[in-house]
Amino acid sequence: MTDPTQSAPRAAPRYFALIPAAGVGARMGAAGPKQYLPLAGRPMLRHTLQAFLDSPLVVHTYVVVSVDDGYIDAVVADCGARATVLRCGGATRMESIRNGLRAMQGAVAPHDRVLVHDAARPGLTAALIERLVAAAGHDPAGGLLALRVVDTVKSTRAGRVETTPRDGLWLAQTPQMFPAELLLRALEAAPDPDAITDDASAVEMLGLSPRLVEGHPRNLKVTLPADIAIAEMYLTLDKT
Ligand SMILES: Nc1ccn([C@@H]2O[C@H](COP(=O)(O)OP(=O)(O)OP(=O)(O)O)[C@@H](O)[C@H]2O)c(=O)n1
Ligand SMILES: C[C@](O)(CO)[C@H](O)COP(=O)(O)O
Repeated sequence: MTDPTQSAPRAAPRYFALIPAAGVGARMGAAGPKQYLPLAGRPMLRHTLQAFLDSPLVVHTYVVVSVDDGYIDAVVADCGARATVLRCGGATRMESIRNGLRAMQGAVAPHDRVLVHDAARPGLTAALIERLVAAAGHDPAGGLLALRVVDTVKSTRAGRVETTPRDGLWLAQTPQMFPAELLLRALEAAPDPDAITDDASAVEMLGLSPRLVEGHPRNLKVTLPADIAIAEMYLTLDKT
């Protein structure tokens, strides 16, 4: 006789990727959206996608693009059945992510994990994905790749230059990984979701502390023109 007080063991979570790729790249100042700029012979977003295609842990990848995106079809043409394009990008990164999560709800169970990763971080690797999943894949508060601050930190907010103690400071990267139900609930509960700059902020507002997992400088966010050469260096080194 089974003990009715014991709930049935929950199936192990599956891991899905959600890549917000509906930005315009204003700070890059390129002719088109930065996520399609060529890096080491391929569009930036194709490199980002490849990290998830290379990871045996990730069952499917969803890419959120703007409704009128004219580039994505060529980028995913050789990705096979493991990538799905969602033409539901919004006016902000958070809106794009919320729209994507809603579109994924039929395919993703509440306890499955969603790894949200910027299209603009093409240096991600399957090994870094596996590092994050190994460290935080079962953590109910989720986790994210991040880098410890090693430089001295200055602040000019008060109209004067002040030094901020760097002990305990990290620079958040992505993927940021959470149970699907928690992430959507956190984003929908955030008082001003379009004012927050990463998904972990919304989860922290619920009183949870996502686990910080050591990332890598190669996983930089390509934001300014000077970032292109750095990203391209890492991607070119991968070919050697
Ligand atoms: N409305 C938006 C804005 C951003 N993003 C995505 O969020 C990621 C990180 O955002 P960011 O680096 O700021 O990209 P952009 O918003 O394109 O850059 P900028 O702020 O310079 O315009 C990028 O992959 C971008 O495509 C998105 O999906 N939808
Ligand atoms: C999510 C993020 O990459 C973590 O560092 C960052 O907050 C994105 O900022 P952006 O201004 O939307 O690029």
